[in-house]
Amino acid sequence: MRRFIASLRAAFAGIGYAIRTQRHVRIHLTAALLVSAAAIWLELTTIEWALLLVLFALVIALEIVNTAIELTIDRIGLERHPLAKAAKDTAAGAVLIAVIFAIGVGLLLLGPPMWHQMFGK
Ligand SMILES: Nc1ncnc2c1ncn2[C@@H]1O[C@H](COP(=O)(O)OP(=O)(O)OP(=O)(O)O)[C@@H](O)[C@H]1O
Repeated sequence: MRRFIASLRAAFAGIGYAIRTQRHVRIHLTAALLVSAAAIWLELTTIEWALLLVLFALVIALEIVNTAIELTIDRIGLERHPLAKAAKDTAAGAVLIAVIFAIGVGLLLLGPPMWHQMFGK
């Protein structure tokens, strides 16, 4: 049990580190809060909320893994290397894919009810 609590504390420390040091993590968190406010306003269904929550988790978790990869590369060495570049770029690409699909799903879920609220059609 003590080991579990220590692991949990370390994981929360990692989340805190990523939030403090990574602007992109803070941007994703802000976006998740804004989308949640819109979802409350538009009275999304339980299943729609579940989809949004899965996408918030996916994007933020991937951004934190991207941070871990950047830190690992920099720990190995700060000199320029094509493999270091490829590792950082592919990790960033993974985040980008999640963000693009999250925006797509967000538009599908929030777009029609927002249109209805604003234009009544
Ligand atoms: N050691 C390196 N060798 C070669 N290219 C690198 C190296 N480190 C970074 N790069 C290139 O510079 C880009 C920026 O790297 P950096 O470590 O600053 O991350 P970042 O894109 O600023 O990430 P974030 O803004 O999320 O912190 C990388 O995507 C990569 O293309």
